[in-house]
Amino acid sequence: MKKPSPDARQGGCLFEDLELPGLKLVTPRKFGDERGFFCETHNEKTWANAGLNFDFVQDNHSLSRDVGTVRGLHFQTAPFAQDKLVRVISGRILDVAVDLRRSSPTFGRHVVVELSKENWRQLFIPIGFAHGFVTLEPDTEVIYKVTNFYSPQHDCGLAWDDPDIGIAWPAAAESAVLSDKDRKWPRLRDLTEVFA
Ligand SMILES: Cc1cn([C@H]2C[C@H](O)[C@@H](COP(=O)(O)OP(=O)(O)O[C@H]3O[C@@H](C)C(=O)[C@@H](O)[C@H]3O)O2)c(=O)[nH]c1=O
Repeated sequence: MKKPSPDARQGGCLFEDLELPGLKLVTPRKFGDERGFFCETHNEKTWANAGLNFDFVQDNHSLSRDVGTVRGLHFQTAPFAQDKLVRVISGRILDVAVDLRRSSPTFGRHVVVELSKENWRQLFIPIGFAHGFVTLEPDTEVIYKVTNFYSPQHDCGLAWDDPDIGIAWPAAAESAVLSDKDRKWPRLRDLTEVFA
């Protein structure tokens, strides 16, 4: 991970660049007290001050019961492509983003980040990436904001275990719990739907 620039902290929220351009690790400030904690999990003004202007229009919440549940790798195509802001409120995941921007010097490369209730990190994934995760704890709940509405006709994916991408999935994913849809996505080399 790149060292955060001195102005990376806005309103108590830490924004860190990851090695693939556009991906950000965001750690909002938590105010703990005897009752528990308070946290602004997203603040449009704080984000704008950090140079990030995105209109999130839908909030999603998923529960995965079993360790080793894999969801992904997903993306929606234009005009329904989505930026995503992902976090975990219960349990732990390895979150993965794969660069599908054909013109990008990092096309086909990926980043893996652990997100958990404990580390309170969020991963911001811009349009142009496929996204997926594996759960590392039972009953893991993932919440994420997206900047475009769900459109089943624009729902696309990439094989989670494509050897050309080479994601180092943990042992938990060896007997991955997958949806039928996620067993059938093409490999990167056969993918026709990529981003410019
Ligand atoms: C994603 C989505 C699904 N659904 C419905 C469709 C389906 O009946 C049911 C389950 O959908 P899925 O199997 O696609 O859910 P899931 O596999 O959890 O899909 C999600 O995976 C992660 C990795 C992402 O990045 C998300 O953008 C999304 O694609 O929920 C919606 O109504 N709205 C939505 O935004």
